[in-house]
Amino acid sequence: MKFGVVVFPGSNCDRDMQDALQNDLNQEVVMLWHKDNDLSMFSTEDCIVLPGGFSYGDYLRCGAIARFSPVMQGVIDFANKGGKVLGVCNGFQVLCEAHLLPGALLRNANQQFISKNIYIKGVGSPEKALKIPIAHGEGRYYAEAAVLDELEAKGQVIYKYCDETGAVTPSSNPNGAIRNIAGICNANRNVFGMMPHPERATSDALGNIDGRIIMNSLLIHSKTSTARAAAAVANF
Ligand SMILES: NC(=O)CC[C@H](N)C(=O)O
Repeated sequence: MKFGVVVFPGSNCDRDMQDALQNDLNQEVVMLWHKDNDLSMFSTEDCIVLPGGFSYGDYLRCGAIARFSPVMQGVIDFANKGGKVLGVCNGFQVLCEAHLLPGALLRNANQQFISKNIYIKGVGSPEKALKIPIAHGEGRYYAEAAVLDELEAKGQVIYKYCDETGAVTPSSNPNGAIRNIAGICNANRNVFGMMPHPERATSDALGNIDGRIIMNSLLIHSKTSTARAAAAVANF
């Protein structure tokens, strides 16, 4: 499995993602510029990553301009063929703007940029609450009730904000995301987006390795088509 990490003008988590994948998870990584629209070097077993950042200065709405970068047509085609796509934070925003994932990321309920550690829990997973950093101004996931009901019924809500004990409560919701949603996947389970940053929590040097559980689940899912790992993330 090979990873392609897209760099948009204004990305700032692309190298963190590369470092986590290459050095902490021992994976092959190819860096892609947003003007690269040829993704033919990737098979559907590979994964394209849209990293966090402030693409195009967050003008208009976060991710709204990046969605029109030349690489995105390739990413959409790749996803439609069943290729795996991961979007973290700004990457999640781009995936929603590109309609590869349903819903939208709205301005945080408190109208402020929030940068801190929070806890998330894999929905239906026996794993402990994971401590993961967030750093965003527009992270409040929103979708209409009918869309949310379908996401929940089909197991597409992958992570919810919770407290340290794993309890999903209004007070453990950092940005006002509807139903505490922190990460979702598409109906085909090959496109996954989340607001928290697992790539900032994959090394002892960073003081937190909970992100490894999430990143590792991407690899486990790429190797076992049937097994659903404890830290189940989509169909990776
Ligand atoms: N860390 C990020 O990717 C931030 C995303 C976006 N710029 C926001 O503030 O919401």
